[in-house]
Amino acid sequence: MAKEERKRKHQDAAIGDGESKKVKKEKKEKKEKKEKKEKKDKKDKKEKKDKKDKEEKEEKKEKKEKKEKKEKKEKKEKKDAEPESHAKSVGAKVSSSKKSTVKYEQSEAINSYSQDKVDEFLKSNEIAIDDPENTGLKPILDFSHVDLDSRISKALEKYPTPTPIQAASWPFLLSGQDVVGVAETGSGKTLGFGVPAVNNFLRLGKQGLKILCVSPTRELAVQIYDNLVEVTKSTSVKCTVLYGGVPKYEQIENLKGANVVVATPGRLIDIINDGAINLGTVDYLVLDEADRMLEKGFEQDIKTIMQNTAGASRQTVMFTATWPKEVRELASSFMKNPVKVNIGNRDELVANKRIEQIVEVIEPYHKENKLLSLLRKYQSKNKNDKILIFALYKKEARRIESLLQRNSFHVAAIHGDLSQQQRTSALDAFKSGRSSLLLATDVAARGLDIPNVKIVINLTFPLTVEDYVHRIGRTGRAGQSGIAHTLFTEHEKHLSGALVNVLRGADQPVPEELLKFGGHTKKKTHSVYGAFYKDVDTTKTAKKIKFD
Ligand SMILES: Nc1ncnc2c1ncn2[C@@H]1O[C@H](COP(=O)(O)OP(=O)(O)OP(=O)(O)O)[C@@H](O)[C@H]1O
Repeated sequence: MAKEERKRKHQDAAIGDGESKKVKKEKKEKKEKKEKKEKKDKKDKKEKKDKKDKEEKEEKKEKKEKKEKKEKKEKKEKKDAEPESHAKSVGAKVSSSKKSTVKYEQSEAINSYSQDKVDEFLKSNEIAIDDPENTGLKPILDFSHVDLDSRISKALEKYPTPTPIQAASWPFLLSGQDVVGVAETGSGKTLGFGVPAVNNFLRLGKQGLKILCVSPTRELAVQIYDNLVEVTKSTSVKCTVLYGGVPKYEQIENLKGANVVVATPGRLIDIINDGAINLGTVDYLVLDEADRMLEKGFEQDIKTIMQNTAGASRQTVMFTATWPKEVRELASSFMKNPVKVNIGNRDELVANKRIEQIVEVIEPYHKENKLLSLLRKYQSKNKNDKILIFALYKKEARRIESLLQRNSFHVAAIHGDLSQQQRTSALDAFKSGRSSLLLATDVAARGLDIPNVKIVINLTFPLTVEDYVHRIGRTGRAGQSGIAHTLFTEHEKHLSGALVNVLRGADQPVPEELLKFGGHTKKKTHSVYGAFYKDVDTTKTAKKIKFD
């Protein structure tokens, strides 16, 4: 039994030993497994972390790159939209980088003509081009030298060749650059700024209200509108006109779907204040008679209008026949690196040389009799010759109107005291020839293109010599000749020097009596310059306009 017991114990022990070895082994294995697992987990974790870090890094990098790309793109877009990034010369092919959409390619015909030919053309037409970006764009010598929309070309068929201001300014305007264009009265400036505006509108598939032309007087606004309607008549471009003195309602209705707006500043601002027009889409803004628009009477209005337009992406265009130094600084504050196209040395005040200028110095009290005798003289040559008489003040115009009527002259009159309807019908009567005499204040001095005005009589000298140049410019238009007969009195002697310069500049005789005033050259803009014909909409109520 004891032996049995021992054997069993031994066996038990043996089993026990065996078991503990197995357990130990198992434990060891377990431990190893655990350690292995931990190691693997750790490794996995590390790999995961590395991967995550890498991903995060890549994501960050990607984000950064994206951001940089976006910023770069935005910067480029902004730059492209800024008017100062003008066209750069690319050899024969010149295109503008100003707006990504604006491209002007100089035609093969232009590329092929030599610099000598260009110089000769510039010289013979007295064209000076100041091109601050050195784009090297050459003028066009023929309408076929620009790739105009065929519907616009059709509207130009009646003209043989571009006028010098059109020839020299179109390449710059078509390439999207800001332009100051200064050229004599009656030299086609309206189509000068109008054709490129409409052509780019069509070519670039623009939509909405894009073109705004601002003019100082109602009659001129209507005339510009008529010109643009003529140019766009075969297209779907819609033009409309806003001016004071007539009800607003219909004008506001006409704004629906308009692509081109021509406006006088007062009515335009009135309609802006009504919230009936949004100029934010306008990217081509013209100031016609730009020096007048920048004078004191309009300055604030123009600032408001500018602030309402598309800003940096706006192409700003200023055209005029006179460009006094006094307005140039203000002009440049609205423009970016403008190209200056100057026809006929217009850095100085120059009158149209085809106008014969006669200046008579007389006593103020002789003026009315002198006028009557001048009218008889000129009408005896040809009763139907159109004669435009300028007075300075509305009161004077009224007095002269009755003087002429008393003396059996059939005269139409246009001045600020008349209703718009009266003004319009007087102008129509003169244009159509129903009345061969028109008596006007300076409301008719600028821009009006009345066919066949043969004689301009200045009964009273205007407030500035610039206005004199514009007044006499109602004759001698589009290559024709004309006569300007001016009565000059001691009341205007402070302007004698400037007038002498204008006469000399146009190779006209200078009367001895004019020189006796001492050749003053004081050329100060009158503080109320233009106040006599600022179109004020009397129907509108005053509204406070806030500026930044
Ligand atoms: N290429 C052209 N060839 C001949 N005549 C033209 C040409 N372009 C325009 N005209 C005509 O010339 C006349 C004068 O043009 P417009 O009224 O535009 O002159 P302007 O230079 O604006 O004058 P202002 O300084 O007095 O405003 C218009 O009757 C117009 O039809």
